[in-house]
Amino acid sequence: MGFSSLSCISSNLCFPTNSHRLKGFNASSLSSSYGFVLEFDEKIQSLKKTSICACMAPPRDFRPPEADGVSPTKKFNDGVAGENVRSVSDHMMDDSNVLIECRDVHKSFGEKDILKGVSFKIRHGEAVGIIGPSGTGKSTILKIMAGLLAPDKGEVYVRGKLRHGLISDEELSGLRIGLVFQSAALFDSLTVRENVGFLLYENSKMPDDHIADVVTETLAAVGLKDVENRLPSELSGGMKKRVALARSIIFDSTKDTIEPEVLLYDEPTAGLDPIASTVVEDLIRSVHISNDDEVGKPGKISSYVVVTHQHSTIRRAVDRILFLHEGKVVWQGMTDEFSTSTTPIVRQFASGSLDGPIKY
Ligand SMILES: Nc1ncnc2c1ncn2[C@@H]1O[C@H](COP(=O)(O)OP(=O)(O)OP(=O)(O)O)[C@@H](O)[C@H]1O
Repeated sequence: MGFSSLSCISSNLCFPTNSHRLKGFNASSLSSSYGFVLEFDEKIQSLKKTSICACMAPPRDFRPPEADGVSPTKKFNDGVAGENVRSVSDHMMDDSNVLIECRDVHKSFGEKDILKGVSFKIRHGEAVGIIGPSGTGKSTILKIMAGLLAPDKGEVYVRGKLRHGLISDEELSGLRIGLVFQSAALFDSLTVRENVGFLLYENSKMPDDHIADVVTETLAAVGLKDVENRLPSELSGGMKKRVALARSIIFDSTKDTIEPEVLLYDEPTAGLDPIASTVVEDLIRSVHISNDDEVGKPGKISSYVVVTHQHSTIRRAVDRILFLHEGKVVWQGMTDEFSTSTTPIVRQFASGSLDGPIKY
């Protein structure tokens, strides 16, 4: 299984690993829990590309949904998607702000039809949660959005441009997309500094001491200090998730253009105690453009999507929710509407009841 041409880690997805500055790096340094990262690598290693990063300034007239004084709740109805979904009317939202759109996406694995026509838009400035029962395809749709999996049918548009298949050179689309894996996916044999700065060590011309400074600054942004020389095995689960978050938000500060970035988090608080979950939820918020990070600097992430089962994460870290069930978006609405919705499937999921449309 090759790691020579491309590797996938928790951030910025794919990048060449031919020019290792990090001598300690090798694929086997990934712990066994990162199997699916390796699986992806195998699937996409034939791709040749130098970087998925591309630059395009955010729309000049961009304002987050809340910024115009109109409650986001008023903009999105309590629509039920899929067969019963009322999609958000285009005239209610400016489509020039759409960063990622999934349109009628289908995906099967063997005989199993997992996604059966999923459609939604992620706009600049949004904080969106994807929820739904286990095995309903939440991680699958994240991977499709990230360009690590191709839909069997339907389309993914990135800043209005149709993505063909997987990530590839011709679709540099004006958007960086980072995927933060549930496992944190740190390289066991590399220090925290090397893990966080991995992309820059491997993919930029920045001198090592400059990278070290940027790493320290980025770690501070997620509330970590004096951990640069530690190995992942010397960190708690919550710290590992913070390191993974730092790795996903680091960027080449020598570039002129700030690249809009969408982060896709796959169950970022799974396995954490309630307080550690709150810390991670607040960090996810803090790196978003509408907030300030841990050291008071403006967040850089344009939009993010969180797949989660945790109610605290739904309440604390996202503004809008897409509810996926049996391969379709069956409900979407704002977070406050989720807790008050009378839609049976939402009530069942919110209460954890065994009675309702979801059968186990
Ligand atoms: N590469 C793959 N090959 C075969 N089946 C797959 C693959 N990836 C996902 N699946 C299957 O697709 C279904 C959906 O998986 P997915 O991980 O997207 O669900 P999920 O909603 O994120 O689940 P959970 O909440 O339990 O994490 C599952 O039945 C899973 O086993």
